[in-house]
Amino acid sequence: MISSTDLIINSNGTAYHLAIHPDQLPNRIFMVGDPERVPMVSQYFDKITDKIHKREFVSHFGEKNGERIGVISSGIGPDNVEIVMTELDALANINFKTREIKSHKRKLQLIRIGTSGSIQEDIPVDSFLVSKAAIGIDNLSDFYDFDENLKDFNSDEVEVFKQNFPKNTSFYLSKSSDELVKKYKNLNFIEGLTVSTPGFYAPQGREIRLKNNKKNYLEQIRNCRLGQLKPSNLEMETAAYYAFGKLLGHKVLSFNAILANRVTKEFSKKPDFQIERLIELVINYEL
Ligand SMILES: O=P(O)(O)O[C@H]1O[C@H](CO)[C@@H](O)[C@H]1O
Ligand SMILES: O=c1cc[nH]c(=O)[nH]1
Repeated sequence: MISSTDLIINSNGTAYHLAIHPDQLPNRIFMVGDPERVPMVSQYFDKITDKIHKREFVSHFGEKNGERIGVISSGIGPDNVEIVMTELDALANINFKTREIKSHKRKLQLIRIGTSGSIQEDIPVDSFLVSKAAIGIDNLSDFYDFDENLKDFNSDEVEVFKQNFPKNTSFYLSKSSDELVKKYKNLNFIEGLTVSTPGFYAPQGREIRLKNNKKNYLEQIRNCRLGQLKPSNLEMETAAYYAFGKLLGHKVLSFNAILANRVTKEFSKKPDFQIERLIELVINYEL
């Protein structure tokens, strides 16, 4: 039995941060960072049945084409993904009354619709990219056994690849769901190796007043290769989503609207329109 301080359940039977009740959870959920993006997704539902809001976690559940689906905002960063993935999995796979793990596990389908910056000249602003795999340089791997995820990669290649990342930075690799990559193949998005960072400024090679203490950081990352894949874009959640998805048995795929190109130093002139387009393409795809 899982203790009441390990798995905190609110007095109305909902998960501590997400405030979702186990009975409300659909199998297919779109994940966004920005809470204001939630209604931009749920406007495409045929019917919205539940709206929940606690902190940065806004959830809308409903139906589209006869299927129960949902959209949840995570807020920014891998620490939030840790909370979201753990609570979603608990809602799916723990009996909230007995606090026991269920013997039959549910497999959720989680699809991130996010924004990102490209680190390759040939991945232009206003393009769309699907993350085939992701590199996490946040410190979640210091606490979870993400090494399991490395089994998806060639270990010799990983060792060489890792040398390109700053020495004292945490590092893990994780992969998208092959099944979901195949399913969304006809969108024909650029396929990439996403780098998920624990911050937006220095961890993404930006300098405002404070200087990055790692020299040639972006250049080094941009120029290395993992097999056929080259690091393509920077954002802040994908690696954690994929790592937890793999360990907890959920299928995850991350889509990115590329709003910045860090080589040409361009930023999209229509960022809101681009994320709206991406939402429409993804949600209307085969649903
Ligand atoms: O647009 P979202 O999904 O929030 O994603 C990206 O944008 C945020 C930073 O501006 C980070 O969360 C990053 O991952
Ligand atoms: O450069 C960018 C743009 C959007 N989101 C990010 O995390 N980075």
